[in-house]
Amino acid sequence: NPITISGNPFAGRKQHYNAYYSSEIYNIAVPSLVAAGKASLTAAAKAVATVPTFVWFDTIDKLSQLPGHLDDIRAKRATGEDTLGIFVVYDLPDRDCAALASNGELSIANNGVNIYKTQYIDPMVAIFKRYPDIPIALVIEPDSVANMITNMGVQKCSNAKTSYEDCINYAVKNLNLPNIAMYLDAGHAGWLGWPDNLSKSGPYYAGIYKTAGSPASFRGLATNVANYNAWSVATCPSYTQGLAACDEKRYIANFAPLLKQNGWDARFIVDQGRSGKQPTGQGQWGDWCNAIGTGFGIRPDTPTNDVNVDAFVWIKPGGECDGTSDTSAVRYDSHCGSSSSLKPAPEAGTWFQAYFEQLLVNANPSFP
Ligand SMILES: O=[N+]([O-])c1ccc(O[C@@H]2O[C@H](CO)[C@@H](O[C@@H]3O[C@H](CO)[C@@H](O[C@@H]4O[C@H](CO)[C@@H](O)[C@H](O)[C@H]4O)[C@H](O)[C@H]3O)[C@H](O)[C@H]2O)cc1
Ligand SMILES: [Mg+2]
Repeated sequence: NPITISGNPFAGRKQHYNAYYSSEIYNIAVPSLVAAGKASLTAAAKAVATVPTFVWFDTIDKLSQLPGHLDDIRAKRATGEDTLGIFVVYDLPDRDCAALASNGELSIANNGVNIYKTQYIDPMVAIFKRYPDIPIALVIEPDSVANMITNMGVQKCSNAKTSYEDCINYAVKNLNLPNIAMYLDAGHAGWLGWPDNLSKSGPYYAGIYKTAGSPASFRGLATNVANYNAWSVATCPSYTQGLAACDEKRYIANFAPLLKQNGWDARFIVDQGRSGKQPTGQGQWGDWCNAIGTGFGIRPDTPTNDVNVDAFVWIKPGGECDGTSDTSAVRYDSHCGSSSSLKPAPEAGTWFQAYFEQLLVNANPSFP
C-alpha cells in the first residue's frame, strides 16, 4: 500500500544495506584478504557488508539495476522490517566541474541537459512510481551546488552554472513523490563552512528550494559526502586552519539558521562512512582524494541527538575509489597524486582494496 513520508524519513526505519556493496566485499575484499594472508580480517570485512551504504546512479546504464534494489527492499519490508531505500542521483552534464576524477558521461556541449532530463531523471521517476510502497531517501548531485558557491573562478564551473541549476530544478520537481525525501548536497565544513562561503550558501540553497516551488519531498541537505570530517570533535585538526566550526555538527549549526532566515526549514544528513579516525592523515583540508589515515565511522543507525540532523549515513561506500592515481589516465586529477592520497589508486568508483583495508583497521567504532 502506498506511503507518504512525513517528518524524518529515517525515524523508526532501517536503512537498506544493498547487494552490490555486499558483493564487492564478498567477491573482492574477502578473497583478497585471504590471498594476502590476512584471513584474520575477513570476519570484520563481512560485518561491513551489512552496514547500509547509498547506491550511486552515476550513469544512465546503472538505472537498469534500480528495480532490482527496489525489489530487494520490497522483500525485506515484507518480513516486517520498515526498510528505507537510500540512493544517490549523480549524472549532471559536465559533472564534478572543479575536478577531473569523477567526470561523467554527459556534457553540456553535447545535449547533456536534455539527455539528463529525458534519459536519466524521467526514467528514474517512472521506476520510483512503480514502488509507491517503499520509503526512499535520495542524495541529489554531490559536489555540484558547492562548486557553484566556491568555484565560479573555474571556467568549467562558471560555464555549467545555468545547466546545473536547470537540471537540479528539474530533478527536485520531478522526484517530488509522496514516498521520497530528498537531500541536496552541501559540501562539508571545510568547503562551505568558511564565513564568506556560508553567507553565500544560505540564500543560494534556499533559493533552489523556493524556485522549485518548495517541494514537499525536498527535506534538506546532505553534508560531508565522500569526505572525512568528524561529526563532532573536541580538538580541531591542524589542517582546519583555525576555522572554529571544524566539524559537521558545528557547520550545520551555523548553516541551518541561515536557511531558515531565507525561507527553508531544512534538515540534514551527514556522511560518516570515512570519518572514524580523527585527525585524518590529510596534509591539507582540501585533499579530498583517497585520503590516508581514515577509518569507517559512526554507524548509520546511531541516534544523532541533534534537532538539525535526521541521520548519520554512509553515502560514499568505503572501499570505492575517489579517483585514479595513474598520471597517464584521462581522468587523472593531481589531487589523487597528493602526499595525502593512498597510491596506487584505480579509477573513481571501482574497488580499491588497500583503501578498504585502511578503513577497516582504523574503524571507530571498531569491527569485531
Ligand atoms: O583560512 N581561511 O580563511 C580560508 C578561507 C577560505 C579557504 O578556501 C576554501 O578552502 C577549502 C579547502 O580547504 C576549499 O574546499 C575544498 O573545495 C574543493 C573544491 O574546490 C573540494 O573538492 C571536492 O571534494 C569532493 C569531496 O569532498 C570531491 O568529490 C570533488 O571531486 C572535489 O572537487 C574539497 O572537498 C574542499 O575541501 C574551498 O573550496 C575554499 O573556498 C581556505 C582557507
Ligand atoms: Mg568525487
